[in-house]
Amino acid sequence: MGKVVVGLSGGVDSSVAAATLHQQGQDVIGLTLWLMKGKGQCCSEGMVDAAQLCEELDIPYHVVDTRELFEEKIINYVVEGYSRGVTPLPCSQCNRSVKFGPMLDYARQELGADTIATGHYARIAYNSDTGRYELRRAVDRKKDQSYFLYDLTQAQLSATQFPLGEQTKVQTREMATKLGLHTAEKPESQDLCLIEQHGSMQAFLDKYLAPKTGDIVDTNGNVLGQHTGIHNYTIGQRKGLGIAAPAPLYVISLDVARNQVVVGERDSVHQPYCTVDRVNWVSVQAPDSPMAVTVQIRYRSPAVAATVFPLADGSVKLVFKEPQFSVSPGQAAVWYDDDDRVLGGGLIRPFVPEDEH
Ligand SMILES: Nc1ncnc2c1ncn2[C@@H]1O[C@H](COP(=O)(O)OP(=O)(O)OP(=O)(O)O)[C@@H](O)[C@H]1O
Repeated sequence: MGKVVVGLSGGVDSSVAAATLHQQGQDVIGLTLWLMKGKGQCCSEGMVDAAQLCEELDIPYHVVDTRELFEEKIINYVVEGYSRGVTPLPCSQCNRSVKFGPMLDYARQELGADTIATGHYARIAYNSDTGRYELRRAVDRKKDQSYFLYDLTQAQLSATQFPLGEQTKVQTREMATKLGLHTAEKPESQDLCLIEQHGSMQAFLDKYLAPKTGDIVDTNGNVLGQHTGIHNYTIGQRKGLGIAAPAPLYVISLDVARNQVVVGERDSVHQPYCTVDRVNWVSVQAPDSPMAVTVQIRYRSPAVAATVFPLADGSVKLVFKEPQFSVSPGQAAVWYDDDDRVLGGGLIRPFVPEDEH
């Protein structure tokens, strides 16, 4: 068997992924991408845990300094997105451009390995009829991370293993305990790594964006209050607006040009459709006719019925069977068939009048 490089965050999932492949007799090398300065998962604490794991398994361990790449591809992207009034989802981009791509390059060029593995909960299968690598949800639906992986290329999928895709998180912890791995009891990371690292998204953004107060208005332009900077708000947000009104008010849109947060009642936060760009078709080729799918527009929201209409420029229009609450520009929309196979995904485009296709 050839060499496999396992991406280690220092958490229990990647520990068990490495241990499983090692037990199977694969020639495993541990590798951590050093993404951010400071303590925490994937930073100094994560590296110490990952190094200790490699000692426990008696396998080689490498650290690759990718802080500059992370800053360029993720930090700048997130900050720029929030300053434009969108709520960027950095994880899919991070997986494609910061984790899987560079890890595979390093594995091949520096370590003589052809494949990589991670502790993601998802499954990859080769379809010999279509010649494509298909991405599927994990057996453990509660832990399924396929939503964050839709942007992986065929080349990346063809060289990746997800050893945890067929098992539950409970089984992973049991395995870690049975194998005596010191990471067995490590708590679950709950949030985006940027939030975990800085305490909150606001604390992270405060480092990069100056406060720029402005008006909170209703859809008729009446001023209802003041905001602290549009980057501190997200579509569908209800709490923290500081406005007393007879009915609860939600953020409907963020108007960068006027520096206004626009609010309205819950009904006005429902969208019948959205346009999605930077589309990556995963398990199938881009179709040329509409396709019935189920789609997830946030990591934790359930998949809902929709139709994907391919557009000439490669983007798609997604028409929901029922209007959806809180469709946030910048977040990923990921569509599936039979709620299992990832067909494709992309980023929800800000709502502008030209979207009226
Ligand atoms: N800094 C990193 N360097 C290398 N691989 C990483 C890094 N961070 C995450 N990964 C890989 O990506 C997988 C998913 O990462 P995620 O941040 O979602 O962690 P997780 O699901 O909490 O897993 P874990 O328990 O391993 O931390 C990890 O299991 C690991 O294989």
